[in-house]
Amino acid sequence: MAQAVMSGSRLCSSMQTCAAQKKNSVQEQLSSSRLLCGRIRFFQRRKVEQEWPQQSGFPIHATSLRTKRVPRPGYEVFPASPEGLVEDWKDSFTREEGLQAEEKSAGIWTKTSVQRKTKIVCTIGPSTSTPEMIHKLAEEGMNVARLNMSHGDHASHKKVIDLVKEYNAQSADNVIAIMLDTKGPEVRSGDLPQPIMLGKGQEFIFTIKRGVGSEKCVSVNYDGFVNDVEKGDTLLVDGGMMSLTVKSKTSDSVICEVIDGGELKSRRHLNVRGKSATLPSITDKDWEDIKFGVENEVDFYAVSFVKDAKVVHELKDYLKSCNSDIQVTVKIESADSIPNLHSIISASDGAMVARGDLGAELPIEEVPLLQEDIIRVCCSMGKPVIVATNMLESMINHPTPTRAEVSDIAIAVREGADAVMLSGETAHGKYPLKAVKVMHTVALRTEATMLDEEPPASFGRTSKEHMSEMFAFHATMMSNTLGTSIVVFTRTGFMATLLSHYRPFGTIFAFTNEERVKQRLALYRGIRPIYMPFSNDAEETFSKALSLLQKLGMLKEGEQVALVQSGRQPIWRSESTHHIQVRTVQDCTPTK
Ligand SMILES: Nc1ncnc2c1ncn2[C@@H]1O[C@H](COP(=O)(O)OP(=O)(O)OP(=O)(O)O)[C@@H](O)[C@H]1O
Ligand SMILES: CC(=O)C(=O)O
Repeated sequence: MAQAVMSGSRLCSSMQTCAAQKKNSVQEQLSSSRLLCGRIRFFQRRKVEQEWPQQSGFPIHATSLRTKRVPRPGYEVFPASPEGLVEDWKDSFTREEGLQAEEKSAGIWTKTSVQRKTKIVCTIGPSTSTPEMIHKLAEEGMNVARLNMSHGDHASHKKVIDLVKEYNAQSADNVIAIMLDTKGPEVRSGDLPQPIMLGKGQEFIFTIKRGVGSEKCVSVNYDGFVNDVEKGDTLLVDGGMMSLTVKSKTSDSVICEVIDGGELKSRRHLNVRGKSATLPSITDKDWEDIKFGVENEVDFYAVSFVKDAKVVHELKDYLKSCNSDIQVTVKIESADSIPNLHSIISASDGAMVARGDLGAELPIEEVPLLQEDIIRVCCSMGKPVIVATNMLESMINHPTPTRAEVSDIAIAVREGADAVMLSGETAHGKYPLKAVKVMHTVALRTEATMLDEEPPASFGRTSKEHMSEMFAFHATMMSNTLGTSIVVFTRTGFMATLLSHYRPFGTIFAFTNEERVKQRLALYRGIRPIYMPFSNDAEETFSKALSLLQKLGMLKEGEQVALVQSGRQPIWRSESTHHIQVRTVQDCTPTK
């Protein structure tokens, strides 16, 4: 193998200049007003020229006008809604098939290793909680399985966890992480014998009395409801599907007038516009569910209605006391969370833009602006971020998405989200596999136009304490310049997540000898996690890794790769040496 090795000290000086420039630009960005910042960013995005060849099979070519180094990609994008996908899924489409490149072009998009970077989170529910569907979702592109603890019970969720673990155990080159989403202090209306129609102008009462469910009045599951609302407040049912104005209240009831009517069913979500319920973010039920998560070794919690960093610290202290490594993702969906955004995200291991409740507690027009903000804050802190809710809502009932939904996915990808999420689409929709396929295709297509994007904020801290960041930065620069993938060896996942943060153009193949780390890395943008035991001999391990990638069709002979060996826990290095190498893959047959 041909190789070039750079040592730590040679990289420092260029890094300092770059870091200073970056720091200034980050500070400017963060101090700009949100609206202005969002608009400027939007209009700065470069034009993309598209060519639509006059032939069947939908090959689409994209060329950025500003891209010089990277020639136009020539991969095939499959149509979003092929009939018979469900029947044909085994042979009509695989992730790798969707990435076949034209041999004649050069550059990163011609590599077999080019993979979708943005990850897909799927909520598992009645439509998908069978072994067959978990397998099919995984093969279509699901990276994280989400369990919504607002529904189902521990027995049904345990069944799903076991199915995902079963899939992981039998899959050689794919892994699905498990995310447990807490119910949180949701306010819901009570049971009704049958759905009732609410008409505009009609009076309707919500009461904290238990067991009420009539044409005129229904119970609410939260005793503080009457105290929390005021005359003039707007109540939203099901995230805004219906709305009512509070006219007056008594000691136990809230009397409303219907503004936008509709059908009220049992146990519907209630939000008060602009207000968060004065309830703890983690309820007694949530603590039970969190214990269930520890016992079953899920990978992530998505904590609902987080309002401040205190609750994140409380949960992390609890997890430490259980010796658990589960990551804490905060759901940004509460009006009260917005003033504390930085401290909440800083305390967490990642965030979710939970647009359903966010758009109910705050004016709906704030949601896209907050989405952009939250993604930017997460990226600047190196935390993974998920964009959730309504992404392909129409596909709950229809086999094709609306054009607006396709744009919504593309925007989240362009804004830099690590993952996009499906809720009802996969939990109880009619077309869960098609929905995943659409997400996969749209994300892949969008990523193909992003090869000249500016690197993300907070680049290049140069102090000795941040040696790993410096190496991640330079490895990214090298791999971007040469158009290579990155191969990183990591025990804790730290170096791989750092690399993901710098958003290299090529795939990050993260080799780890820890199954838990492999699962967790499934959420991060651009990372393809692979389990492999490490031997004491670095050369032997490198060889094995490259050989495996070749075997999986992810690397080709003659292709260059950037190899990274750094991070918090040395593997084959002494404290003072870090390595970034560029190797040309010549002969990757394993040495042993
Ligand atoms: N484990 C489950 N068991 C049964 N149904 C589920 C499960 N998970 C999700 N669902 C169904 O899928 C729908 C969409 O899932 P999602 O995770 O978006 O729920 P949600 O945000 O709580 O929405 P809702 O307010 O409708 O409950 C749910 O409303 C529910 O009907
Ligand atoms: C995902 C979720 O909880 C929301 O969008 O509100």
